Amino acid sequence: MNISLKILDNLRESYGIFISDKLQINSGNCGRGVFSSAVIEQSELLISEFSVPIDGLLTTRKAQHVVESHKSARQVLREFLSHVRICSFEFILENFSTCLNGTDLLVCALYLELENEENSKWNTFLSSIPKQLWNPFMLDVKELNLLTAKCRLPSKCLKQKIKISTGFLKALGFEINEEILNWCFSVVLSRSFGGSPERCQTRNHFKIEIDNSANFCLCPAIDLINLEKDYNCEYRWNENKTAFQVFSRKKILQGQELFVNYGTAKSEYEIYNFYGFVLPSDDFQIEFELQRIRKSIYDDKKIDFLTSQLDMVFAMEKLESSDYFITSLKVSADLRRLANRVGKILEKEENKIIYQILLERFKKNKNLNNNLASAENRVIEVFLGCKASEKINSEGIKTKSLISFSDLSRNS
Ligand SMILES: C[S@@+](CC[C@H](N)C(=O)[O-])C[C@H]1O[C@@H](n2cnc3c(N)ncnc32)[C@H](O)[C@@H]1O
Repeated sequence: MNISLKILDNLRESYGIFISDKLQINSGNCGRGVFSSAVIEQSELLISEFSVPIDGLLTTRKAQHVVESHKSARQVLREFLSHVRICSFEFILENFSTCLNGTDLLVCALYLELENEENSKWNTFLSSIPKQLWNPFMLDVKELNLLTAKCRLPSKCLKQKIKISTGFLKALGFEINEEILNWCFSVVLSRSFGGSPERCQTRNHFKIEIDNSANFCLCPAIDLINLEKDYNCEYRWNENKTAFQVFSRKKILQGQELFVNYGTAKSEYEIYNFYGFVLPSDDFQIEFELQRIRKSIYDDKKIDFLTSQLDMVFAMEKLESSDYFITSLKVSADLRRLANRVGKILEKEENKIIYQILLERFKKNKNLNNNLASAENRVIEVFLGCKASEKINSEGIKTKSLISFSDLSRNS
């Protein structure tokens, strides 16, 4: 049996989840996702839990049981509950070993369940999750500082937040494997339903939430569906059946991927902070590209260089269209100066990214030029100091973005 079928089958079997036979797991543009293997009509019910509905959900309540079943956990928890209801972030950091909210409980429960390996009820679920997960909270401080405030601050908060689970598990006597704990935190951030761990900046978040609701939970199978703006499915919490269900919003053709919306109110920044990716759109692409750059290069010089590049890009945003020409010249001159200083350390791929970032900026400024091709030519001109048309004519459209620093320094 192929792996994808096995994952769904195991989930069905372990948690009594009903999953339509029309679904299968494949690799698509967003990594692994759920695809249709036959036509799905509008409003078809695709995933629902009929038999033991709530059994398949790892809720905060169940996470609490997992945590509390550990010897000494009760005492550690009780200690905190006896004297704190709401507390400041600083307090939590000082007393983190005893303060757990829904997110922390889930993180700790996952960590403990991983220790149990095959004996864990959640083993099938945990095995269905990719081994490698990435979220911005994993960036180190230097890297985080490369991000703009909107990205940086939530990530920094989340980075602090994980210290709470770390402290608690340490208090239980565990030696923490940071990689595994980061994985657990990533799972909760990117795969939990209904909660709002992202609001960790607010004080209210630290109200103890050891509740019995099922609306903040991890949900096997449904969490395999990727996000797209133009989503074709939606999930609903069925109060009567106390079950999560997935319905198609429109007809889905055979072979098409299923998409949901992870929360209509989520901003691009929240998506980035929680799920570790951005939808290819607008300004946010810049942050994303910066991450890609960061992943491929890593030394101070390069980061300084890129940071100053991005600063220039951001500065451009504030300029009026009349400044366009001057700005582009300035950027061009600065780029060349920087290129000379830094030398040829950057690879072509990174130049391409910088070029694309700038190009997006140029394109976005509609007042400047409604003709995108011409805006693009302008970027090439500014970058290469040569006639864009020559470049395009002789090398074709694809080579336009392959700018090398040898080009830049030659023209400086
Ligand atoms: C709830 S899981 C979805 C299933 C996941 N792709 C998997 O293999 O298990 C959320 C994660 O899927 C990925 N993802 C979902 N939608 C995406 C998209 N539109 N583009 C890129 N990655 C996406 C991100 O890594 C995100 O953190």
